Amino acid sequence: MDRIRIVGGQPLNGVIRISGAKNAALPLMIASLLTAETLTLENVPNLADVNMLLRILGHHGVDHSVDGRRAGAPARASRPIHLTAKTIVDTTAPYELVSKMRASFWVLAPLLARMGEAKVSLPGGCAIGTRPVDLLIMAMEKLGARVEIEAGYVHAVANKGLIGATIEFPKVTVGGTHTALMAASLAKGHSVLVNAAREPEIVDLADCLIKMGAKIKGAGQSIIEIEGVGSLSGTVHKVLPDRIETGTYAIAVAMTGGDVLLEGAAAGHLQSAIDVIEQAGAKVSSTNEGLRVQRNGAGISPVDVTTAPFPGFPTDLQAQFMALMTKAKGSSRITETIFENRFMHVQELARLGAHIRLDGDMALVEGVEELQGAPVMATDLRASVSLVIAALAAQGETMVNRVYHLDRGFEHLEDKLNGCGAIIERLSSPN
Ligand SMILES: CC(=O)N[C@H]1[C@@H](OP(=O)(O)OP(=O)(O)OC[C@H]2O[C@@H](n3ccc(=O)[nH]c3=O)[C@H](O)[C@@H]2O)O[C@H](CO)[C@@H](O)[C@@H]1O
Ligand SMILES: C=C(OP(=O)(O)O)C(=O)O
Repeated sequence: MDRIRIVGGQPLNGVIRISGAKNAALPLMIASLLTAETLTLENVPNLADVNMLLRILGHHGVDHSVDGRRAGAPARASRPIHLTAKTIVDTTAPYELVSKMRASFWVLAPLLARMGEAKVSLPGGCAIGTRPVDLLIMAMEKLGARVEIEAGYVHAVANKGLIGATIEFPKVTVGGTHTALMAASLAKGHSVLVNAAREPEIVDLADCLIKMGAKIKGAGQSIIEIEGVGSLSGTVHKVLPDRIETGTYAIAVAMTGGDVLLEGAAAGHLQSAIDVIEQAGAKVSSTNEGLRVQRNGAGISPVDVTTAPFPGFPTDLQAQFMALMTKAKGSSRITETIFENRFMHVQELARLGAHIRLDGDMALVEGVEELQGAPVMATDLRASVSLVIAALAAQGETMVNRVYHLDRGFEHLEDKLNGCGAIIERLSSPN
């Protein structure tokens, strides 16, 4: 199993190219199931989750090719992928595949909309919470599907096709909005999504669906209207830059000090995070090339943060921001409102000398003068990178174990940080 060794204490200086967003690429790839024509996605990050989803889509009959890649050659970063679901060969997504990646559950919607039936394994919980799918099922039922849970599988049937409807989400759900968008695009008639998620990744999916021929209005707002169409076509779409990767490196620079250009980053997608990173003491400015983050001299100020759906502070940056607060000059409160168990990083940050007390959905972080390197263990994707951020500013050596979590969502992490002066290396071992 690979490990990452970091020797802390170096400021970050240089340029980091921001990759395509994992959380946009995944639903966009799943949207390929909606059409028999080829969907070409540009700027797809080369990540474990993307490669796993290619396998899952392949199981349903999606052929894929990756530009410029010869057999046996290593995969390149952010490359175009062509996906063609000419014939759907299987409408069942088995446990062995879905259990490896939660977002793969979303294949339920396009399979149901195009084939009138889908059987998808329940994804189960994960390290950050129970993560039910009741609202995704509710959305499919509103669109006329008959849904039953049988032996751990969600079996949805709509023999005569889906029918447009009003779907009111009692809670904002990104996955619920993605799946409702895909299904309603091929339903008969008019649909309205009320209390829809407003994340930039929703807008990216809607933009792509519109290019494929869907009729969608209002993506990015709480109410989305969709007029169903009979079929969708192929298109070419570029995945938007990863706002969570952007925020992560911005927080890393705030932590270590230095001056880094996050090339290709889109400031508008993470204004709430930029605001708190600035309050913490870093300077963030938009340039023609991306986002420039600087912190020279001044210490880190404590800032209270509460996670919320977009445009609020993203839960996917909570762990990274907590890492920054461990070295603040004072105490801060970090409240997690999206997932009930997203504090697994607390005990690992404590190994590095952080002082954090948990009280329900709130973490009270008392900033310390110095962190000390130590062996730590990654528990989920964003928790892992929070340990990397803390380690970059800790004295001495940190060894991050179980880095396969990192590989799910951060493309070329070591290379990007190394290029800015960090001492970080991957130690590979055969098992
Ligand atoms: C691949 C991807 O894009 N993943 C993101 C997506 O996950 P995901 O789409 O799974 O997250 P949701 O927005 O659906 O979850 C938000 C909240 O709603 C709850 N809920 C959700 C669905 C449901 O049927 N019932 C229900 O109760 C969840 O448990 C959670 O408490 O949005 C999350 C919230 O921004 C991010 O942290 C994840 O990185
Ligand atoms: C929680 C995340 O992803 P997923 O929804 O795929 O588990 C994440 O990207 O931080």
